[in-house]
Amino acid sequence: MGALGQRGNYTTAPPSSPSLPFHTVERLPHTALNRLFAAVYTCAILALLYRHAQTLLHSTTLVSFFITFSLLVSDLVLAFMWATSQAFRMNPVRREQFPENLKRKVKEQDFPKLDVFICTADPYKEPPMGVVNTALSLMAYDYPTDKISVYVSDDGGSALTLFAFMEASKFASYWLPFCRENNIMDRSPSVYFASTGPSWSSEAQNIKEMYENMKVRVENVVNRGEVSETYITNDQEREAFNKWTSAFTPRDHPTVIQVLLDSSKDRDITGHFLPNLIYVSRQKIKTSPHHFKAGALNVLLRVSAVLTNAPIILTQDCDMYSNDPQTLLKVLCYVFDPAIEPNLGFVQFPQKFIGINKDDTYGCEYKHLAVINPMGIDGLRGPYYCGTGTFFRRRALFGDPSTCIKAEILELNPNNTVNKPIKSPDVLALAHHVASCSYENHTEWGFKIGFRYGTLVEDFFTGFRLQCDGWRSVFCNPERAAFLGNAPINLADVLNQCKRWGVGLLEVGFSEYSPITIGTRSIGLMVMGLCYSHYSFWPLYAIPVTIYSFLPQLALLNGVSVFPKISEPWFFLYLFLFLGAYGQELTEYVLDGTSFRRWWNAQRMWMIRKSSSFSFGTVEYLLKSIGLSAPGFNVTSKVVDDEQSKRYDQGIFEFGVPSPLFVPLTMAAIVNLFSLIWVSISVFNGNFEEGLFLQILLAGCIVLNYLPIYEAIALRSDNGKMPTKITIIATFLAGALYTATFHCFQVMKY
Ligand SMILES: O=c1ccn([C@@H]2O[C@H](COP(=O)(O)OP(=O)(O)O[C@H]3O[C@H](CO)[C@@H](O)[C@H](O)[C@H]3O)[C@@H](O)[C@H]2O)c(=O)[nH]1
Ligand SMILES: [Mn+2]
Repeated sequence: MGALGQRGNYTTAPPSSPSLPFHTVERLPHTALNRLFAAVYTCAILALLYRHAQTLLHSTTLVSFFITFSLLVSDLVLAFMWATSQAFRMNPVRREQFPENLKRKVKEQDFPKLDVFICTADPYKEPPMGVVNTALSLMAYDYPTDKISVYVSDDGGSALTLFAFMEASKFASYWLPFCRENNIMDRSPSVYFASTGPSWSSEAQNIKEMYENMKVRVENVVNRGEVSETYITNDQEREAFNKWTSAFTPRDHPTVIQVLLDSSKDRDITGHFLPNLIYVSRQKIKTSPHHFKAGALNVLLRVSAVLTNAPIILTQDCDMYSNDPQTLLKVLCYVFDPAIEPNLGFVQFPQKFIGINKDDTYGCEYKHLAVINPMGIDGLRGPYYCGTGTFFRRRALFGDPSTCIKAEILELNPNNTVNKPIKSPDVLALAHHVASCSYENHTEWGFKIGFRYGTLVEDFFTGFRLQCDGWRSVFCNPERAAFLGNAPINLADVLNQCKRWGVGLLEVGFSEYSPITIGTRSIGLMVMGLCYSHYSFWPLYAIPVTIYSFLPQLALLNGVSVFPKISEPWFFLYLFLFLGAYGQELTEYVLDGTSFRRWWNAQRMWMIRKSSSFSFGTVEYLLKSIGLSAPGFNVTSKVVDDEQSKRYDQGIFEFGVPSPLFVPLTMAAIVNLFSLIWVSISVFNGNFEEGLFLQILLAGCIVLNYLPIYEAIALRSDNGKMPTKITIIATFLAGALYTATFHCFQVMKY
């Protein structure tokens, strides 16, 4: 093993060229501090657990036993989550790439081909113009165009999306040379035309007009819901749209594959070849499972194998456009490094978002999930797969580095060379065949080959399985974001997305490939398995967060103390544990150059997600396990509503829809507020009990976090306020909870 095989505090080049490295890696400076802090904090956690055990043994009543037991369970979950999260902090690294050195050493004709996979699933939640912009930005990479093929998977089976791409294929012949000749950085036309000032050349002005016209046509078609005759310009197009018969529905339809651009024939206006552009909508039959995005990706994996079979694959969500045309060259810095190449499975870029407001109201930046923790795990065997912004070696999806699993037919194998034109009838016939519903029956697809099935987080699971197979990955986080995408801008969307992740992660955590068993064994590295365990059991945070949101406050309302008194030494232990965990996260945010407010919002959303999305996610997972429900992949909307977007920009929380996900939050808000009011009254009357201090502090913190909820219940009249229905249900449930616990607490007043 070469440079990346050893782990040390070094900055090094690939062994091939010590003076002109393709890439470097260095350990982050605060690693030693992390380790020291982890040691101290571990002692504190052990002390806490010891105290719980003591209290449990000496509890005199059933109710006090129950309280201690609940707190013990909560703290055990928190301790587990804390311990596993430390794995990310043991050896974080930062990498840098030098494409200029690569270009000096490797000839352009030796660059590998690239197949880009873009997934879309619903033309109304994912507007076709957005998908088109993503595709154009990737087609316009700084790379030999005849080496790029862009595949669009349309799980929405929509003629509207196909129409948008027919338009895009025409626009591309103007846009690509324009970007190349003017060295444009923003290669998503919508971003470029929105950002630059009025000083455009007449050429730019012309192209802008073309773009606007295309946009009008596509949006007209989408608004009407059909492609009218006037928009169809030739027989070929008509023939394509004829596939949308009256029996054609998104859940039940034949395969549609349209080669919109052929890199061996189609040229742009300057005479350069254009990249391949292929529209694929796989066959769907109502009775046959389609495995959501993983299923879509596997179809693309096969269709692309038949058509182009590039050794490098980029998987991309439809909203994640390219923000840097040099990205692929940065990937090649690893692909062409002999020291890392044999086991390199994928290169992951972080998910970054545009349109997040100043203080990131919904904590959608996911700093730990998207950047800090991937850097942490990169110092072990590489980051987890995030679903988008990922360059795979095709070979990695076919078994471990030493043995390549053979696919059923020769044409699908990663080492097969395609030597027929992509439009030849037998190639297209085979492509249709491998895109059919029944193709995967009795094969290894989704289990040993390709993207893995069995969970709603196919990305996390697939990356994990590849790493178990012995592949390593690399985290690439350049200064200028490689890709940018949309983040949801209303609370219901944020919580629903997170609920889906919750279900999916538990599906991994409790599967036969659970990272806690298989992972730690087959990855060989204990620490790596801990990282994966952390996220697989992430939704279990719902347990402690729910208990801490209700139990101490209900006890407070009954005058019962559950935490140590100020005068006890244990008091300081609690303070240390609390401030330590918060302080460490805050420090990580600050070191990363993030404002205090952003951190505050992130921690608030942490609490909200855990008590709402993860509780619902856990329940849905349980219902699914006993066969009572079948949670699906509910696609996150990428449509921006003007009124909502205005409130979002002002940082106002958006409730609006009566989502059940708001109920636990509203209940917690009510219980905490009442306990705080109740205790304030008694303190005002001169009855301060020091044993209740920590409970008051906790309730105070939660009330402070939930201020937007009170506001949404009582002070707002806009469409984003808390629906009255939710307030009534939550008040009723909170009242019932209080009454039930009141009777229990009466038994144990001491
Ligand atoms: O049946 C489906 C459902 C979804 N998608 C596509 O999957 C992508 C991600 O869907 P989105 O609704 O945006 O989900 P997010 O929760 O935002 O996605 C994150 O989480 C997913 C599940 O872990 C990953 O697949 C994504 O890459 C990751 O960005 C989109 O391009 C969809 O079009 C499909 O192709 N088919
Ligand atoms: Mn998304």
